[in-house]
Amino acid sequence: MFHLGKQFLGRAPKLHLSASTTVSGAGVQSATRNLNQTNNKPDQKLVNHNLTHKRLSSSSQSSSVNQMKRLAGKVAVVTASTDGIGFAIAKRLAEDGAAVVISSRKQKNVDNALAELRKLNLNVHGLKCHVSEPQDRKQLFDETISKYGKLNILVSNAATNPAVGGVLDCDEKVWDKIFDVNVKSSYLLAKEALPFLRQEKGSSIVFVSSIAGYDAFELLGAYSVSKTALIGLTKAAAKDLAPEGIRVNCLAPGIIKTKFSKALYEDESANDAALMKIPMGRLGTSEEMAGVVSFLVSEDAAYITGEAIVAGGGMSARL
Ligand SMILES: NC(=O)c1ccc[n+]([C@@H]2O[C@H](COP(=O)([O-])OP(=O)(O)OC[C@H]3O[C@@H](n4cnc5c(N)ncnc54)[C@H](O)[C@@H]3O)[C@@H](O)[C@H]2O)c1
Repeated sequence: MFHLGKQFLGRAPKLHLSASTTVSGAGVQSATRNLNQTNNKPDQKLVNHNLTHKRLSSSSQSSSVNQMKRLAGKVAVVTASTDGIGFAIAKRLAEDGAAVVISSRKQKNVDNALAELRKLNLNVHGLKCHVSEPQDRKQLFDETISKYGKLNILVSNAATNPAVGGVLDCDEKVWDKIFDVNVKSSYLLAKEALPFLRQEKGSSIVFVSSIAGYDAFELLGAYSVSKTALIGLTKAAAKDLAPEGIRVNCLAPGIIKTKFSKALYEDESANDAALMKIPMGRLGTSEEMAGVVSFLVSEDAAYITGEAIVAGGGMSARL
């Protein structure tokens, strides 16, 4: 799991943090698939599932969900999406009408998340994907295309933080691991998704960065720098792809209540110290992050590309 470094906790004296961590990202090599080939034909029934579901069950869903469906007919891949922010993003995109492919390193977690999402009658598919594994990334996109016939949205949510410490204290192997998962996998995912995204109008990519990408957290030095790199990747790719109508944006969460940050809210003094840093006086929720991503990949954000949206309860106002 992903663990926050204790710099998140200000001066909280009693906090002990685990140093291992991981999050994901994915990509794929099978670039130029011909969607007109018989075996790759979109399963229109599946892609239209949410539209049909909307008509059949409008009375049983919340009014906000019924009003939205702004992603109906879209197909999305979200990495590291069986827990935390990634799971909330997958759920929200599916609630908003998309067919969503979820993934994680462990099949059991994928199965559990799929069961939870399907109970909500959401249109989801899932598979194991370690984002640093080329074969896993290939399988992720291959299955997406064979199941749904296309890809409109990529959300690269994967990241890892295997050690806490200052940036120049970072061991070379740890540095390589952080950059391999957080940055290189995101770059490869985008690169490998591109041939599919190019075939659809209004496609988009969202990288999940962090507010630490703007102002490095002392004890998450290398992790913070990797998140800065994602902001750079967002801007560079957005400029390259804008003429093709493909948008690239980035979410930069503040401190969000997930397993990653549980050291904060489980310890009262640490929690208090963290809250001191947040003008809104509370941690963010995964659902709030998901709402930003749903907006960014929707037509409502049609003129937004190359942006990093900070969702941090006002933390960036203090940078
Ligand atoms: N929680 C926060 O406060 C916070 C703040 C800023 C940014 N973020 C970013 O948000 C994203 C999600 O973090 P979270 O808080 O939900 O973490 P989390 O630890 O709750 O979730 C991590 C998920 O990633 C999966 N995963 C880990 N390594 C993987 C790999 N190599 N391949 C595939 N899947 C992998 C896990 O199975 C798990 O489902 C990350 O990019 C993180 O850097 C989180």
